[in-house]
Amino acid sequence: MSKPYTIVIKLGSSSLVDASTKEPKLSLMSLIVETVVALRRIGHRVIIVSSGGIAVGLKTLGLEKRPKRLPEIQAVAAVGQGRLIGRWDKLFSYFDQRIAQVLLTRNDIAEWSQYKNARNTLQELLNMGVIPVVNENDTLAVSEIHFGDNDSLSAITAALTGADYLFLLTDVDCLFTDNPRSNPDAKPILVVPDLDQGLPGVSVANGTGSDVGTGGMQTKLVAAELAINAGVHTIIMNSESPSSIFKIVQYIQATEDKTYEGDLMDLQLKELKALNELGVPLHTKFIASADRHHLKNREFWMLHGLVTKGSIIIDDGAYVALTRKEKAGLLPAGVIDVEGSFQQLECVDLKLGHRLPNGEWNKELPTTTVGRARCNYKSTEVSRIRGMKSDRIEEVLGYSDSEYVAHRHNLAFPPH
Ligand SMILES: Nc1ncnc2c1ncn2[C@@H]1O[C@H](COP(=O)(O)OP(=O)(O)OP(=O)(O)O)[C@@H](O)[C@H]1O
Repeated sequence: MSKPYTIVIKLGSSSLVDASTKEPKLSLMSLIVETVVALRRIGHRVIIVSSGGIAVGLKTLGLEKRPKRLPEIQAVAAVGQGRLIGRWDKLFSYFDQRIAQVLLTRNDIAEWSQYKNARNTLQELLNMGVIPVVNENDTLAVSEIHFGDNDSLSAITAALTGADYLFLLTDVDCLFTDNPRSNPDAKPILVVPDLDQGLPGVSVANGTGSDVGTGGMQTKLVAAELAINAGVHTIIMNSESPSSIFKIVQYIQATEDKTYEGDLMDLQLKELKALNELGVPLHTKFIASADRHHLKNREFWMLHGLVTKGSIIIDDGAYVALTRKEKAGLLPAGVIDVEGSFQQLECVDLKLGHRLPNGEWNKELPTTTVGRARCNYKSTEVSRIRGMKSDRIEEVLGYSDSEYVAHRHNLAFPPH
C-alpha cells in the first residue's frame, strides 16, 4: 500500500462483546488493535467507531437484561463507556499508540460551525497520530438527537473526515441475498457497483444476528448509501479476521479501473471467482464511483447531520429551478404548502407535490421527498406567504428578511 488513506473501521457490539455472557471478546479486540497499529505504521490514518458501551455496562452492573427506562439505559451506558474506552486504551498502550475518546450526538453537529469543529478536531487528532475512538454519546442522547445506530454514525464520521474507506465489521462475512443464519441458501453479494440501482433479489429484513446486535444489515445499507454519496468506498466484512483489511484495500486499489456491467447476480459469480483466485477474503464492496457527483460537506451535513422538523411542499417549476446547474433559491411562489411546525433555519424536508387548479395542494396525488432546506421563515410565516411573489412578503408578514424562503446555500439534494 503506497498511498496513505483515511480509513474508518466500525465495530458492532457483536464483535466486541459475547452475546450470551456479555464478556469482552478480548482476543478479537487485540487482533483489531494489531491491525490498526500496522495500518498506522505504514502511514494510514485510522478512526475506530466502537459500539458496545451499553453491553459492557450491563455486565459491569450485573444486569441480565437491557433496562427499559431511558435514564437507566443512559446510566448503564455511562458505566460501560468508561470501561470500554479503558479496554481500548490498555490494548493500544502495549504498542505505545495513543487514542482519544470522541462521543457525539446529533446536537453536536446541529450547527454548521459545530460540524466543521467536529471535523477539525478529528483531523487534528489524526494529524497528531492519535486514533480517535468514536461512539454515540448514549449517556446524553435522547431519541430526537440520536444517530440511532453506529452504522450511520460511522458513515457520518467517514464523510466528515473525507475518508477513503469505511469498513463495517460485523459477525457475518458479507451481505447475502438473505439472512445466512436463517437461510442456508443465501448467496454472497460481493460487489455493488451502483447502490442507487437498488439490490433486487436481496432481503435484509430478517433482523440482527445476536442479542447485542442492533441494526442488522438494513442499517448497513443505509450507511453504505450515505458514505458512497460522500465518495467513501464502503466494505462489509467479518470482524473475526481484521487483518483482511490489508488484502481488501490492496484488492480494491488493484481493481480501481475495473468496470462492472451486467446482471447483479452474474457479477457476484464473477467476483467470487476473482476473490478465490487471488485469495482475497469474502467481503461486500459498495463502490463510490468517481464519475458520480459526490455531496459536498455542507450538503452532506444538511442531508445527514440534521434532524428535520417539518416539510415544505414545492411545485415542479421550483424543483427544476432548485436542481439546475446554477441552483436558484426557493421563492415563496414555488411553495404549495407546509407541514409540521418549524422555526427559522431549522431543517425541513422538501417534497415535490402537485397543485389543484385553484393552486392549492392536491393531497390525492403522491408526494416525493426530493431534498432538504433550512428556511428563512418559520412554518406559520411560510404558510402565509406560500404561492406569492416575494415583493409581497413585507406587506403580509410586516417584515422581510429575504426574498427567498430558503437561500440556495441552505438547499441540499441527494446525488441522483
Ligand atoms: N441479507 C443479509 N445478509 C447478511 N446478514 C444479514 C442479512 N439480513 C440480516 N442479516 C443479519 O445481520 C446481522 C449483522 O448485523 P448486527 O446488527 O447484528 O451486527 P453488528 O452491526 O455487528 O452489531 P451492532 O448492531 O451492535 O452494530 C447478521 O448476523 C445477520 O444475522
